[in-house]
Amino acid sequence: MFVRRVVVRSCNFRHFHDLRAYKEDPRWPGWQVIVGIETHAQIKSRRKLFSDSLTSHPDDPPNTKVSPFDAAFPGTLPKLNSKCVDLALRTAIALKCSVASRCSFDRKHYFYSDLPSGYQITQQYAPLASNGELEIKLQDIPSFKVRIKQIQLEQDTAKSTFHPRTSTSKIDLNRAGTGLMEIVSEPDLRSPEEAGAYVRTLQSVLRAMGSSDGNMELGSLRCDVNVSVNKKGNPPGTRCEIKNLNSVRFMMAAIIHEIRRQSEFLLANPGQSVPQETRGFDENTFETFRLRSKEDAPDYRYMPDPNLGVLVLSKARVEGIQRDLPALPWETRARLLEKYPKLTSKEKSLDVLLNVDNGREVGYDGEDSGGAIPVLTHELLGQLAARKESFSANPLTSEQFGELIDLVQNGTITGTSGKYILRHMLSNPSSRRPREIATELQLVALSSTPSPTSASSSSPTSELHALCKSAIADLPSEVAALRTGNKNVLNKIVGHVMRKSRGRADAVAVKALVEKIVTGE
Ligand SMILES: Nc1ncnc2c1ncn2[C@@H]1O[C@H](COP(=O)(O)OP(=O)(O)OP(=O)(O)O)[C@@H](O)[C@H]1O
Ligand SMILES: [Mg+2]
Ligand SMILES: [Mg+2]
Repeated sequence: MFVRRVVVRSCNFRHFHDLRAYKEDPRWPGWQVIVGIETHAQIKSRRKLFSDSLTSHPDDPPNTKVSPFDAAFPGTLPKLNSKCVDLALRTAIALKCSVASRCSFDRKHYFYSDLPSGYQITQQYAPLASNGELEIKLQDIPSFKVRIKQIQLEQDTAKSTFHPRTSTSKIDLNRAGTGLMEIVSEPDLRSPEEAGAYVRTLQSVLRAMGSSDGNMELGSLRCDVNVSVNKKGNPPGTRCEIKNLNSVRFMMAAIIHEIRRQSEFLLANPGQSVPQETRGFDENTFETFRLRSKEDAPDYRYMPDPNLGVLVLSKARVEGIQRDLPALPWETRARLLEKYPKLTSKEKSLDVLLNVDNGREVGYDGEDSGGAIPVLTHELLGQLAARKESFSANPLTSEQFGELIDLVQNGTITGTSGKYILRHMLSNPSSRRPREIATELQLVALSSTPSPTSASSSSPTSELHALCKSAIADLPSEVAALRTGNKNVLNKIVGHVMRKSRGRADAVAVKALVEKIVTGE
């Protein structure tokens, strides 16, 4: 027999003054919009939430990352993976939540082919963390705060794919049992743009914490969006929930469609409220459609999972995680701005830098921005656009990109070579270091100042010297003109050296060296 409990999970609208002020939106004059988002983020752990099976990548062959527990074999028992808990705790602390000292797990029952056991383990009654806050500060939108209602741990489902030709579905259990964090916002968002900005900021926090890839295209971040509209001065309307949105663009389109649909319904049916529904989003028509109404909402027969005890989260554990918390995106941003003040006017470069490799700490230590960062970030965006590849799918790690910036910044390679190596790395994704690639492609810059290690005849310094000397020998009339004080010919000689060096020489250094050799001879 199942224990039934009635839970009230509505949001607290009694504190009307708590609600953020509305601003009239010319797209829907007279209407006020409320949005709250439930985000499901896959936890980036090596193993699943309750089994020792490895977690999978969407490219893995089906049913290769499955343990008997994930397939719900009778007699198998869940064992909580503490790494997943630690990553969720990091997220909770980053989102300023209060962490529960004790939390527990419940079974949510429904019957669907992607759920082998017939129930999902989630945290219905006592979630891991609650009452947080996320401040959204993006360039294109005024800053605002969103309260985080709670973060709960739960299992992901398997994946079912329908094949219309044979009218069959195939089930892949690789994803079954992967840890998810459900991050529930309070209804604090007021427009599709704010919803988009919230999800993008949340993504950057998850990535910086290393707790989730937050990749909507690959399905490691999915959103359910709750939307209601009301006439100015009236209480909030009834929400409809649009399930499983897998891109920020679709999410914003779904909200816009819902606002139009709900406001049209209210106009056509005075005195009535919008029927509470769960809806889907059609990616072809950009419209939402009804999945089920409140009346046919499933009864999930929630019950505490008898196989999992209470999870006690000690103060020491939480404090330890807080102490070692990775830098938050805005902290990294502030650090970079302090280190590279020139980037203050180049916010776009900074965004690119922060988001290469899923927003991990940028791994370089150059002393001066010297222009390399804007040049290479601009080049990266340009090359990805030319290749029709998305930024989030770019194969560079932050260490690789940081090292490339360093190499250009400290003159090991020229800016031209930097761009060339960038293109090479995009075409040949690997974990190789840019320095190694530069050496292999013979792109190490020709330096004009001898270093103690460059005494041999093959050193870049002597090579640059040799190139200048051979240009001088090849262009006797230009050299003669230069000797008589005609500086205009200098550019021709420099151009000659630059061509011979295949982009490895620095024009300013060549100019100085040629002049020195010619006038010093
Ligand atoms: N009037 C409203 N308009 C828009 N959003 C709302 C409104 N009231 C509540 N919400 C939002 O709806 C979401 C409710 O999510 P929650 O997980 O608490 O419950 P649920 O959707 O009923 O459960 P489930 O997890 O099974 O989908 C929250 O993000 C909340 O901010
Ligand atoms: Mg929910
Ligand atoms: Mg919901």
